[in-house]
Order: sequence, then C-alpha cells, then structure tokens
Amino acid sequence: MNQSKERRILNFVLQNAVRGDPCSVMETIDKYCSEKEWAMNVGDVKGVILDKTVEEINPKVALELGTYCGYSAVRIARLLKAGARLLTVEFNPEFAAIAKQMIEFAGVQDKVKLLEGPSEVIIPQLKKKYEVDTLDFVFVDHWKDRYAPDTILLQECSLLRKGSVLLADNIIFPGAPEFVKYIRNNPRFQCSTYLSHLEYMKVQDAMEKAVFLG
Ligand SMILES: O=C(NCc1cccc(CNc2ccc3[nH]ncc3c2)c1)c1cc(-c2ccc(F)cc2)cc(O)c1O
Ligand SMILES: [Mg+2]
Repeated sequence: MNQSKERRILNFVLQNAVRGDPCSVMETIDKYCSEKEWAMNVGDVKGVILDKTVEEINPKVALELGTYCGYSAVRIARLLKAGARLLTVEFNPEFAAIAKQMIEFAGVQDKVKLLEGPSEVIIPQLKKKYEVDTLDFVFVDHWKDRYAPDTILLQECSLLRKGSVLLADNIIFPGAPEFVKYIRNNPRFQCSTYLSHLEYMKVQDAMEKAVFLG
C-alpha cells in the first residue's frame, strides 16, 4: 500500500530533523514542503504571524482546531511557558497518528494534548472532560466552513472570556467567507487582518485576528 504524503513528511523529519528540537522539526517540514511536496501546514511565512500572536498573548490554555501533521502544534507549543498547555483537535485519524509522532519527536508532548474527533463534538467537552475554564488563544485552521459555526459554539460553551484571541488561517485562500462576514460584523469581536502568503507559494493569503470583547 503506497505511503501517504503525510507519512512521507513524517519520515523525512524522523530522518533529517534533530529529536527534541522543535525549530529543527519546523525547518525540516518547511524544507520538504517547499522543495518536494506542497502540504497545508501554516508554514514559515504565516508562521511568524502565529508566533508573534502567541508571544503577545502568552496563553496558559490554547486550543488549535485542525492539527494536520502537527506543524503548528509544535510551532505554538515551543513558545508556551511552563505549565501552559495546547489542546489540538484533529478529525482525520491518519493525520492524528502522524501528528502524535511529530509532536513527540519535537519533544513538546508534555505541553500538547491531541484530541481526536470533530470540533463540534470536542468543543462541548472541553470544560468537563478536559478541565478547561476559558481559552486564552484559539488557532483556527480546520475545515473552512466550520470556522463560523465553531466560533459560535465556543461562545455558547462559555469558553471565551474578555480578551480571548482567535487567529484564523486561510482567510483569502482557500478563504472562509462566512466566517469573515460573521466575525467582522460582530460587535463582540475586535478584528484585524494580517496579509501574507499561502504556505510555500507566491499566492496571497491572510490571517484574521479576532479579540473577544466579552
Ligand atoms: O482546508 C484546509 N485545511 C483544513 C483541512 C483540510 C483537509 C482535511 C482536514 C482534516 N482535519 C480536520 C477536519 C475537520 C475538523 N473538525 N475539527 C477538527 C478537524 C480537523 C482539514 C487548508 C487548505 C489549504 C489549501 C488547499 C488547496 C490549495 F490549492 C491551497 C490551499 C491551505 C490551508 O492552509 C488549509 O488549512
Ligand atoms: Mg491553513
């Protein structure tokens, strides 16, 4: 049975990156995906916007929707302070298995909890099952038609507090028009758009930062 692209990315990391070194894992994934096979990691260009947002917030509890191969989970977790944690949600079992190994190889497994299942099932479980009070930061990077409903669900589950920050990937390409319409017209969110480029391509993309006003 021939390997998946995600398995090839993981193998390239296992053979070429430095175990326990998150930066080495990120650089190795970026090298593979820019030189050999494109993949939908947030990447090194938009990754800097992600880094700056995480450093500015210094979250104690962060949520990621859409783990994929674990690139952004490693990217976020490497910046978390002692005692802080990232919960990352992945619906695709093959992706989750790859991401688990990627996160462990990078040495950030103590900061990351990978939750397998769809966001609409996991989000309502966060308070009771995963002992979350409120979320300081949410990186939104899963199915683009889930961005708006899951932002509503996070509010319905009282998981956002005054100052909680959402950062959404792919606002231009592939785009998340319902989310943009919802969030920019919502008085309970203060929005800003960060123009950038699609991972590993010269195509324009953007990230939307939305601060919940309570
Ligand atoms: O679509 C995208 N990503 C989402 C995605 C996509 C597929 C599978 C999953 C499975 N994971 C999953 C699903 C549902 C879920 N519910 N809760 C958790 C959860 C997790 C997730 C995407 C596409 C492009 C892109 C594609 C093509 C192109 F030409 C240019 C650009 C670039 C990106 O940066 C992207 O992020
Ligand atoms: Mg994305």
